[in-house]
Amino acid sequence: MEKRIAVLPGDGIGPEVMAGCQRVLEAVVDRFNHHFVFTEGKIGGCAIDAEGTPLPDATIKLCEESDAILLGAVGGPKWDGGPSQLRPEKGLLGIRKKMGLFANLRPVTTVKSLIPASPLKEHLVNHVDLLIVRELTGGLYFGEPSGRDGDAVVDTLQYTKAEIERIVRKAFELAQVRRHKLTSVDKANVLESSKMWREIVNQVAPDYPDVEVEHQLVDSAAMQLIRYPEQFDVIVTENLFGDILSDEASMLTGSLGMLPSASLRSDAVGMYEPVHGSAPDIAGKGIANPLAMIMSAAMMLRYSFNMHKEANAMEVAVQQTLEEGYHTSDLAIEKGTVLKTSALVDKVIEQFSGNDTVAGILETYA
Ligand SMILES: NC(=O)C1=CN([C@@H]2O[C@H](COP(=O)(O)OP(=O)(O)OC[C@H]3O[C@@H](n4cnc5c(N)ncnc54)[C@H](O)[C@@H]3O)[C@@H](O)[C@H]2O)C=CC1
Ligand SMILES: CC(C)CC(=O)C(=O)O
Ligand SMILES: [Mg+2]
Repeated sequence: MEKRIAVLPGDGIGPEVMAGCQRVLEAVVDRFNHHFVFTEGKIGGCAIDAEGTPLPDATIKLCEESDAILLGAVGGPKWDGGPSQLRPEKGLLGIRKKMGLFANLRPVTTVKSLIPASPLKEHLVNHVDLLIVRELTGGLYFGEPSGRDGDAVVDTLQYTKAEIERIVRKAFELAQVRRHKLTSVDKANVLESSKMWREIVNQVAPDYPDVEVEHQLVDSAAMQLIRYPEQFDVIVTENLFGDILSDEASMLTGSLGMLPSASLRSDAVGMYEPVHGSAPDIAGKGIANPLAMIMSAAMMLRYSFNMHKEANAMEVAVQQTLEEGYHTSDLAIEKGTVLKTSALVDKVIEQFSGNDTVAGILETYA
């Protein structure tokens, strides 16, 4: 099956993790006779340098003409302090908005061999498998007015009922195919936007009678994520809260380099991006963890292309690699082996021929 994939590596470690991800994807599609056409575009700081804008028209066109988008990360100190329209992050926010990608799915799943790598290991009584559903195209990051007037500064938090309802319904639907529990996170004791958010959750809940609903205030939810993360199945929340809570939740797995994401709308087109940023502190050293990017590509196979066996094979390959003790230096595995980015990617690709479980998935469905 032919698929057109827009590849936006971005800045910092973005190109490093993207290169590894593409190698794994090529290994997968070889086995299944798919035909993926990768076309590269610029976004973020590299686009500012080359084109004078963080989101060139050519990149928008490429994304609009593609079946799915892979994005690495944007930003870095080189572009800090510039005018707000010339910040790399504007390119990322811009493409999310332009493509209408309102639902950002951020799964947080612990791998057994990595639990000792988590700073929170003492609290991880059981395996954690939760999904943060973050609203991605509204809220504080997009509200107008936003800017400075002398010593005064303003940012605006704005949502419409329709924007809240569509993300809440998406989260209910996801809870229906998981463990049937939805935690809505807000700040309804203070914010008008959160009061409306909570009302809408309660209004639509009767349409999903098989889903148990609870509300948590965001400050307490941040604490509960560390105290007792196993209580969560699906968490739904607005843009800023979801951004912060997902970085926090990544530490349950041991590293920010472990969290993938899918940014979706109502059709099959999606953008797939790791939760982490451009990590300027390690960029260029060849040590970035590529697994969040690789698992984001697995989400692309699942959500945009309906290729569930292929996605399973990728995820199993990642898990087996970690179970065998191979990892990058952001993680720790007892008696494990620290590898650089490209060597870890090699180990993941080896799983496609060498590992019984992955080979089994491939044989069964090839
Ligand atoms: N989606 C995106 O493109 C995002 C971009 N950013 C941008 O990235 C730049 C750096 O932001 P930070 O706050 O430092 O966040 P960051 O996520 O880039 O890095 C935070 C920490 O996690 C580590 N880390 C992140 N990803 C890793 C990986 N794959 N492997 C190993 N270690 C990893 C970094 O080395 C750093 O110590 C900023 O310009 C920021 O605006 C930040 C978050 C998301
Ligand atoms: C530009 C930022 C909103 C990127 C980020 O931190 C994220 O989406 O997680
Ligand atoms: Mg973030």
